[in-house]
Amino acid sequence: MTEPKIALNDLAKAFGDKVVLDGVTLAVEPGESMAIIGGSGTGKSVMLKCILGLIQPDGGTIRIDGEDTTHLRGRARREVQAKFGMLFQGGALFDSLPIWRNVTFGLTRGRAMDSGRMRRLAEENLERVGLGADVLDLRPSELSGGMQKRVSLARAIAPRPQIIFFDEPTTGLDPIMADVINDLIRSLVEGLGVTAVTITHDMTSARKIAHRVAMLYQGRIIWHGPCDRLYDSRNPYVDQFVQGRADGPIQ
Ligand SMILES: Nc1ncnc2c1ncn2[C@@H]1O[C@H](COP(=O)(O)OP(=O)(O)OP(=O)(O)O)[C@@H](O)[C@H]1O
Repeated sequence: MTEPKIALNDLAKAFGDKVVLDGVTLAVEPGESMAIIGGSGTGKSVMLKCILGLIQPDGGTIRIDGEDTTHLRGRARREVQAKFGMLFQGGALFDSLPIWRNVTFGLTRGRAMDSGRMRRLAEENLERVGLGADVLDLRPSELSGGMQKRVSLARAIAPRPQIIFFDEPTTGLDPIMADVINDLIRSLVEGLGVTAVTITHDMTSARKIAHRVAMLYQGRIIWHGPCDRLYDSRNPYVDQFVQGRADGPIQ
């Protein structure tokens, strides 16, 4: 049996007396695309930050490729982080930098690198997300929201991470642009063979991007299954959430 790419076991995190994660157990297989759904404030971002090593959990373990990374620090932490790519909500592009420098930001990490080579790398990665060389020297503010999202995607894939995290990738986009981004994410994940974890409130996006969906509720994964079961989960919490109903067990 292959090792899961990401394995969370009984992960716990509280802030003061507010319990956010209360025993999260979840495995994401290599090459799998997993969507995490759940209401606002249920701890999706906290879970992601624990995996990224930005928040220390109070209990439980996180394994990446079988390695226990829960309490890594320093160089060992940075080595694990090098496996990760991230598409932030809102893109998080630097408006003071031209697009090509934004795309290669994760590769240079502020170091001086051969700019001709970096521009070529930026161009290659922009091409993967359907943008041409004409945007290389523009600033992010000169692009539409959908194009900025593509640039952020190009930046996330440029270092060829093994695992990519997408935080609300379609928020703020119109439905057509959201669909374009969903298709792009799906084809990038499949084309590059990466493992993907997407946090989303958008059920259309979850079904399009993911192979499997997991729902977080009251600090635990209360359901996970293939995305074609999302509307046929027989779980009253999942049902209420995906139908967006006010009445039901979630109050
Ligand atoms: N650093 C922190 N200190 C204190 N409380 C925190 C901290 N980070 C998160 N929380 C709390 O943990 C809870 C879960 O937050 P989190 O951001 O993970 O929710 P979420 O499921 O991602 O929500 P949303 O869908 O709205 O983004 C919230 O009540 C939040 O206030």
